[in-house]
Amino acid sequence: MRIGHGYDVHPLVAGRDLILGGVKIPHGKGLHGHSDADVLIHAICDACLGAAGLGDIGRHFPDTDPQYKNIDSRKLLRKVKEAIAGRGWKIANIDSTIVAQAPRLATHLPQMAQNIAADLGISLDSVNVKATTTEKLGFAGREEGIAAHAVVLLENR
Ligand SMILES: Nc1ccn([C@@H]2O[C@H](COP(=O)(O)O)[C@@H](O)[C@H]2O)c(=O)n1
Ligand SMILES: C[C@@]1(CO)OP(=O)(O)OP(=O)(O)OC[C@H]1O
Repeated sequence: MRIGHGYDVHPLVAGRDLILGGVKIPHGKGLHGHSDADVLIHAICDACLGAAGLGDIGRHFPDTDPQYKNIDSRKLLRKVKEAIAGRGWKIANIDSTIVAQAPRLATHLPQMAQNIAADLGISLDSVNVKATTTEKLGFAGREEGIAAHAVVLLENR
């Protein structure tokens, strides 16, 4: 068994869609990034790569590479799944937290978990997605950006 941790942050800006866990969420602003900036998926990718000892998302998908411009991060997650499977690992479970003052995310969390479970080929009850505000403190509290944390446990295939 191996454990991994992932953390990511993207700034909130006007003129971008807000995509979290592969769900497009109505909001006045979206996350800025080279890809679709899906901060939750990025944190999960990093947790998986970390657990497998495979570095991080930027090493596998450089933000200088035009092929990843505005890419759907779910495609990156599916590539990460193949990379860890190639090392003989499968995912036992994932826990994750999105840190966002706004918008309210509770009604979208089940669909995010479904997307992630589908991309990783694991059961829905192996994926947990939570959300928290920071009670208006810090960059997330000022709605300047959104962060996500993830931990993943890998087991032998
Ligand atoms: N953007 C968010 C943040 C949180 N929630 C839900 O609110 C509940 C409590 O949040 P705290 O900030 O007090 O920890 C919790 O159930 C979160 O899922 C949300 O829907 N959207
Ligand atoms: C995903 C990648 C690649 O498009 O770009 P960003 O969307 O900027 O995201 P980041 O969290 O900085 O992770 C690594 C990148 O290389």
